[in-house]
Amino acid sequence: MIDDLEAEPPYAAAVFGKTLDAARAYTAHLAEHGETLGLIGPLERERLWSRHVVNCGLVAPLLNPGLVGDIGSGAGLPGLVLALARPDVQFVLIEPMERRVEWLAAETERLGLANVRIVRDRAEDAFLGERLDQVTARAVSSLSKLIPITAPLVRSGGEMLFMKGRRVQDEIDAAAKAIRKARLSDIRVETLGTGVAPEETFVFRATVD
Ligand SMILES: C[S@@+](CC[C@H](N)C(=O)[O-])C[C@H]1O[C@@H](n2cnc3c(N)ncnc32)[C@H](O)[C@@H]1O
Repeated sequence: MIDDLEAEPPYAAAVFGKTLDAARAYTAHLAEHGETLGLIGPLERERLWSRHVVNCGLVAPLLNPGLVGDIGSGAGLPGLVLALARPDVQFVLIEPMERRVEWLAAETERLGLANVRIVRDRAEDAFLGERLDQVTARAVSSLSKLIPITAPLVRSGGEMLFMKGRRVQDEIDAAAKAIRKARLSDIRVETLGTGVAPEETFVFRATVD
């Protein structure tokens, strides 16, 4: 029992459904070890459910069965959370830092996730052997940097789903050149969690040509 871990919010059950127990196991373990391993800051336990686990879980319904790559998974946000919420989807977590890769591998095993593969590399250097159907990322870099390094990993007709803050439209405007160069279409912002969670989650969504 971790004293400063945020209590599980009632809406977590609606977001995770049958996979709530797995989300609980992941959250408890991250609360226990995340700070020591340098995965989360000391204040994050107080908002671990609402700010991290649930808002990543809100992205799960946007995924299609197929191969999803999560860039810069870090503690497993959103990659591991999505993998536990969507056992019908295959995931490859792409993360360059050794310590984080070790955590991701150990957690994948501990949670018994058969749908996760981990690649230790930077997105721009990663060799996956197949193209992604969808790519996700959260708190990795601005859209103008993220789009060019991830577009080559995604198949034609595949999708980018990048979790962003409230100022997502400013980022989209600043990334106009990268968006043109990567030939993205159907660009939109999904607002998730309205009426469910107290804080909305924003996702930049685009199709790769
Ligand atoms: C601020 S952390 C965010 C981690 C996690 N996505 C989250 O939301 O908590 C950024 C992560 O991106 C990884 N990263 C940075 N540049 C990257 C790149 N070019 N390709 C893949 N991962 C990268 C870092 O190693 C780090 O784990």
